[in-house]
Amino acid sequence: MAAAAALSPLSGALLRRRFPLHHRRRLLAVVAVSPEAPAPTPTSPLPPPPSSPPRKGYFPKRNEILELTCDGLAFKGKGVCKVDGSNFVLLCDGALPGERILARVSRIRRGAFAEATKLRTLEPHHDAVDAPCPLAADCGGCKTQSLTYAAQIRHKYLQVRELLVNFGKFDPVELESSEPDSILKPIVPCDEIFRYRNKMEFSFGTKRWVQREWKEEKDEGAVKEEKIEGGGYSLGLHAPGFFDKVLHVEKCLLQSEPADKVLEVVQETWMDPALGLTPYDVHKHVGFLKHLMIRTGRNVSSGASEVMVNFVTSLYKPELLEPLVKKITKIPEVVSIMNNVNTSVGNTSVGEEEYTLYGKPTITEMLRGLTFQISANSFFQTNTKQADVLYKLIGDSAGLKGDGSEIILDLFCGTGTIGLTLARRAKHVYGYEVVPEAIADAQNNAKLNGISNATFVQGDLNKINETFGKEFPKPDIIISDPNRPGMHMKLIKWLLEVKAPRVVYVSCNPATCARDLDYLCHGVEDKDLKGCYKLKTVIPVDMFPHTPHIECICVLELC
Ligand SMILES: C[S@@+](CC[C@H](N)C(=O)[O-])C[C@H]1O[C@@H](n2cnc3c(N)ncnc32)[C@H](O)[C@@H]1O
Repeated sequence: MAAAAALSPLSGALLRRRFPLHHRRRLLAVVAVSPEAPAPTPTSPLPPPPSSPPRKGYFPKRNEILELTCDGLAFKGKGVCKVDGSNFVLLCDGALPGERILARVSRIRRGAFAEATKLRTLEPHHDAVDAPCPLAADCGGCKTQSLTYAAQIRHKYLQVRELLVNFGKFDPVELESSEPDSILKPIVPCDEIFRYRNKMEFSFGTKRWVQREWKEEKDEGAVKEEKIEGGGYSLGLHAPGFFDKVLHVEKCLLQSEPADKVLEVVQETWMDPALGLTPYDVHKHVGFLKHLMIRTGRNVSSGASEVMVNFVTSLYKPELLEPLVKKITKIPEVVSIMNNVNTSVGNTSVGEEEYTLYGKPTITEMLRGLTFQISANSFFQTNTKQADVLYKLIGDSAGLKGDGSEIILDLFCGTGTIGLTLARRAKHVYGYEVVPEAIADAQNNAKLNGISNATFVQGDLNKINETFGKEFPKPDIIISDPNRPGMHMKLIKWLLEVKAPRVVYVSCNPATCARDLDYLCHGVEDKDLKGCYKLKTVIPVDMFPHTPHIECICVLELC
């Protein structure tokens, strides 16, 4: 069961609550898939195996050094690895499909599977490439940068297929029958695989986490961790699994070039002792600088990039930020510098108070011909260009007649972007979302674009009761775009009762997506609910190259 936790973004008790037993068992089966063709025969001699080859029924010991072959990727991007001659699964961060690695067993998970730490590559995958970012091997942000992009998206597609079969209980033959009848469509890749993110959030840290260095102890044939923690302040991304250690980042190939310029200027300046700037210490709860958020939007008249810089600090002391502000404003693309003051001991970037230090408090961006205003804390799709592709596909999947006669229900609407892009072809759009600020943004966005046939309502879709659905007409099309935990059983039950002719389920988590599709199509036996939908299409869309994330657009039609 624990292997299921590794595959899904949920873990432990949460996973047990969200996934019934039969689904957790199936998830284990997905972890064990082996979709990767074997790597070609090695051309260079390999070091001698650290121990004799394991037999069938083999069970690893903690700290054992093993040669492993990575078969595929689990949902969070961990490599699914096995030792030769055994089916025992070891999940290993940084292992790429097809790669042979030397690894040390770090954790045995209730006897079901183990976790291993990659020590080094013995034989790279035939799809391996040199990662352009020198930090790729250590930064949790880009786990698959050293795999060709073609291989990355092939693995994402395979993962969606395995989850739909093993977890959603869909027939693999039907899923992949020949075009145009196949349910599972080819994955839509990104045109731009670098500089695609419009928002990055860096953290200030008191502990600098340095790249791992490994020392080979030739006598023992073993490899030892030399050091993982360095001294000095840092500004960068959290080391995978650590909230208090920050990998120092000078440049990030995922953000825009102007955003990289901002990062460079801040890095050059903030550690100057004369400025008296200190990073916030998450253990002692002292220090000033918490996060640096950089967002890139577009001026809707000129099309030029516009950048917002947001300093999240523990106190309001603008005079301390002044030298940084002076330097950053020399970058022509910077049109906004904000200061969110977060006095809580928590590590979030949303402040209780927000101040404009320079320029305007919002930037703008365009999606599907509409203008959106983005403030420091508003949610906006992070890959603008691919969001345009995603929304076009969602629009096509909605299958609107275009005569303005249909009612659209946009569940988990965020700032209203999906509903608003469809509103001109619909009679009315009703959006539901739990975050009040997002609802306010959605209402502003409707006004900004002159859309009057959209109503946005704040509400928790996990807590709906029998009154839900009384305040709007029966929907013709339901768009549901939940976050990673997927839909609550109350909402599934409501969807099965209201029986909208078409549901477009947009998901960023193929595991919970496959579970919810199973419920909607095949019913929920222990709740005595009958499924009433047929799965028509699933389109995987890659929004985040080099990461394990994958978005899916699924179309369901009433049987
Ligand atoms: C994946 S985002 C989708 C946002 C939007 N559809 C878009 O494309 O920008 C999921 C949204 O669901 C909202 N959400 C999460 N849990 C919710 C709940 N229980 N009830 C209502 N909305 C919720 C989140 O705040 C977030 O805005």
